[in-house]
Amino acid sequence: MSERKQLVLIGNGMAGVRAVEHLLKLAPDKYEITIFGSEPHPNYNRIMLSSVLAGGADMKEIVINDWNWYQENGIRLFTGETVTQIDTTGRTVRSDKGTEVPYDKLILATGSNPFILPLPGADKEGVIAFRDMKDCETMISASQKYKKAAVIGGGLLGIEAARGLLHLGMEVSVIHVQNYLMERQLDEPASKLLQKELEAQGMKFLLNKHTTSITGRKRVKSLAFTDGTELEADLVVMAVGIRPNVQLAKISGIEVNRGIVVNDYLETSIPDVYAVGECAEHRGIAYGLVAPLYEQGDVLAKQLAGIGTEGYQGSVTSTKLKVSGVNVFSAGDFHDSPEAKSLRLQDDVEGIYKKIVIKEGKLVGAVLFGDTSAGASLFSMMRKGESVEGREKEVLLGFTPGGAPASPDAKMETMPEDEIVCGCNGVSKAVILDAIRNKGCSTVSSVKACTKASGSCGGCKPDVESLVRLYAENSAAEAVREGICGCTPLSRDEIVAEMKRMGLKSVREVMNVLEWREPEGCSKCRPSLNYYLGMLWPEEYTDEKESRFTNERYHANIQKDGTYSVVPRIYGGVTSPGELKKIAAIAEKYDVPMVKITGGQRLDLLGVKKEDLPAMWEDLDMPSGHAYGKALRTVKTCVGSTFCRFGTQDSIGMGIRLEKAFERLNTPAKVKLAVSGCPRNCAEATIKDFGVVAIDGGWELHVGGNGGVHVRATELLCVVKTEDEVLEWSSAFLQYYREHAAWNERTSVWIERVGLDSVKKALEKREDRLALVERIETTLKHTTDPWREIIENDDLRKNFTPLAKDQLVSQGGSPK
Ligand SMILES: Cc1cc2nc3c(=O)[nH]c(=O)nc-3n(C[C@H](O)[C@H](O)[C@H](O)COP(=O)(O)OP(=O)(O)OC[C@H]3O[C@@H](n4cnc5c(N)ncnc54)[C@H](O)[C@@H]3O)c2cc1C
Ligand SMILES: NC(=O)c1ccc[n+]([C@@H]2O[C@H](COP(=O)([O-])OP(=O)(O)OC[C@H]3O[C@@H](n4cnc5c(N)ncnc54)[C@H](O)[C@@H]3O)[C@@H](O)[C@H]2O)c1
Ligand code: SF4
Ligand code: FES
Repeated sequence: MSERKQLVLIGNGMAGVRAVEHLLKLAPDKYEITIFGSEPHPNYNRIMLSSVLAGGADMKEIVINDWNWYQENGIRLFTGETVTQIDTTGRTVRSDKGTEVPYDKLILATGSNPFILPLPGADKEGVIAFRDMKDCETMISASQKYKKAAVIGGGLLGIEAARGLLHLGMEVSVIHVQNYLMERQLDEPASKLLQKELEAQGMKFLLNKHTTSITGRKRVKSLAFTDGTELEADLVVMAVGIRPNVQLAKISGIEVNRGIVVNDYLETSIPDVYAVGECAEHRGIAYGLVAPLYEQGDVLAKQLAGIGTEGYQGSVTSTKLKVSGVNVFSAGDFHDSPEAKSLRLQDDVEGIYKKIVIKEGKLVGAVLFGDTSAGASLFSMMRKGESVEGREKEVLLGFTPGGAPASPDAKMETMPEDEIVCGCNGVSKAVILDAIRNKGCSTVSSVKACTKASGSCGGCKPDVESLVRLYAENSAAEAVREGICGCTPLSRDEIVAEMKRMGLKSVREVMNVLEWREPEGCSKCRPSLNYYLGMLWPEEYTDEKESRFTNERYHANIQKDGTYSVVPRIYGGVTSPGELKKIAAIAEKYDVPMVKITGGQRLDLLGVKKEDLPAMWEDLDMPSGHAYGKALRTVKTCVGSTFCRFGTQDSIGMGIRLEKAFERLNTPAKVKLAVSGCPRNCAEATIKDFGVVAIDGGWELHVGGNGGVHVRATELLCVVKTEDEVLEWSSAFLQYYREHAAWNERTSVWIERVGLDSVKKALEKREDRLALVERIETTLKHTTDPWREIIENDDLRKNFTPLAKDQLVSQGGSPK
């Protein structure tokens, strides 16, 4: 036998096994290790149970260390065995199945028990907690038989359970004792936004409700509340908090309070007995999130390996709700207090709420809703205790030193290397860069295998993805070859085909059902999916604003200096003295620094302040020119037969007709049209996406041109005789392009890819053209003018108020 000491771990969960993994790296030969686990599984990622329920992962995928791992590391594993006795004098442990094992060192990592409200009827069939694989399986099988689910508790766990049950097709009500959800992590405004978003996903909420009993014969039938009301339910999930699992420690004479009391070295009151994870109480705190538990595990591993350590000092924690399509981040102490200064920002257009709390010049708490991209850097500032004095607003707005909000890649590029990217696993940017640069990692999964980053809650995956994109040499090529982006191996055509076949109708549903690798998607796939869904389901789909870029959210082009440009629609480029006078007066009224005639024959009012936009649109009383969108931009016309002596057809009339037909049309990429009155082609129609050139007795229709970076002349699609035919062909062409091009693919690139012949073939039969025309008309029927929508909606209008004192609210001090 070896000289190795006997190490026994009670609890085969996340914290205990993490400590063992780390110990094996530090001192692989020091111990013979035995692990007991009550559950019949190898160590798995409990966090991901929420994703299993919501269809984002299956049980096999969430195993952290499979059976082989134990074997390869010489670990004796007893699963399905609960340790019921510890003899701290004789130094042995004994399981419920009679297995007895001696120890030199013992770790208790028994986790927590879900709290079950002691209600009459709580023992009925169909009343469960949400803690382990078994609970998850029970919910999945209940959803196949039953319809109505009630979740008691509107905290992180309750909401994630409710989301999963919705995904499983159940009607879900969340019963919460407080008057707003997640009160431990959010303030009321953020919570209300969250509630609105979850209600839009189909969740129902009963707030301020106290359950008194659970009724039913054998199986639960309903819940009764103190106010006398009842709710029918075939399944009840209790998610009202957890309690450290201390029973075994207590009966073994180990000191317990709320948890098993440990010092900075994770030592309990009994020599050579340690506790780690949710069961442990350190400096009065029993944590319920993995990041601090992993920190504890790393300290314990050092301690057991005999490596000097400063000990565990306690943790500042942060949380993210893992519900697809909802971004919520919370960290530190976010409550208002007389000593603290809070700054808030609320933007209903983008669905964003941010709050930061500053005490003595330092960031002490943050709540983010909608845009959580700044979460990691705020959390890092908090952990470092960095002073934010004088730059509070920048911190709140997530602005870069240059003044612009950071894009996800820019944010990762400028992030200091010592900053933590993966909070769950404590992995810094430097460690990830090392994996990419020196260990051959070029995908998110290889970085995960190498560093563990993104392997727990998955919240940092977009950031890891950015780092891979920025620093791995072959990552971009891989993404293009594999799919529309790194989040899926599926191509554009496969995704659209699945959306049609399975009737998928929301971005979130697509990501769940098509098993997106990144639960939140990325800046490439989200807008693409948003476009494809709008194209496929024009009557039912509601455009997802958060999946669009800033210009399309504000319906104006943001300029270099942060101001906007306003281009009203001027059909065919034809205006009038009255209209010009009105525009001139408005330009003066709003101090517009420049009015410019664009290449597309429109008037561009440049340098408009964001807060002036709605009022200016109202004064203009003209539709949006969509100069900012992936949409029909302009139809440029020459004077044609109306005034020009060479003109053979009325190019202005034709142009105006086309512009009126297609205004507001969403397209994969911007679309520009032009109509020339004769082959002299003064409107430059042969470098447009769809160019119309008059000839004697008819019109030539040209497609696939581009006058931008890669100049491409159009190819001739066909020649027609009448204006009605021009409209029929242009409608059919544009709809065919909408249905077949990839998002962000200009007609010029698309035609190069698919070939003009295939387009001609698709449009040659009149019946096919008319079917396309019908579909484009349905789409156009459901479009509205975005400027008008904002003018008429006070809530949307509010979002254009300046980011100054009225949006940055402060308590106990004034914002700088
Ligand atoms: C659905 C869900 C989602 C979550 N999401 C997140 C998240 O997004 N982020 C986050 O940070 N945290 C999250 N958590 C919390 C996180 O999973 C826990 O903090 C973490 O798993 C605790 O690890 P632990 O090892 O202390 O306990 P556990 O993982 O519970 O492990 C304890 C193990 O010990 C076993 N055991 C207990 N007593 C005995 C005994 N006497 N003998 C043998 N075995 C025993 C138990 O059966 C269990 O398997 C989530 C939790 C759940 C349930
Ligand atoms: N994304 C994540 O980080 C995540 C996800 C799931 C779970 N977890 C962790 O798992 C643990 C358990 O989560 P949790 O949400 O159960 O705990 P919790 O204590 O955070 O929340 C419980 C909620 O239930 C409410 N509640 C209490 N009694 C109630 C009653 N009688 N009726 C209705 N509501 C009642 C409370 O007001 C509270 O909001 C926590 O440690 C949590 O941090 C984390
Ligand atoms: S394209 Fe022909 S009709 Fe039009 S302005 Fe030029 S010359 Fe005149
Ligand atoms: S932050 Fe949770 S896995 Fe990285």
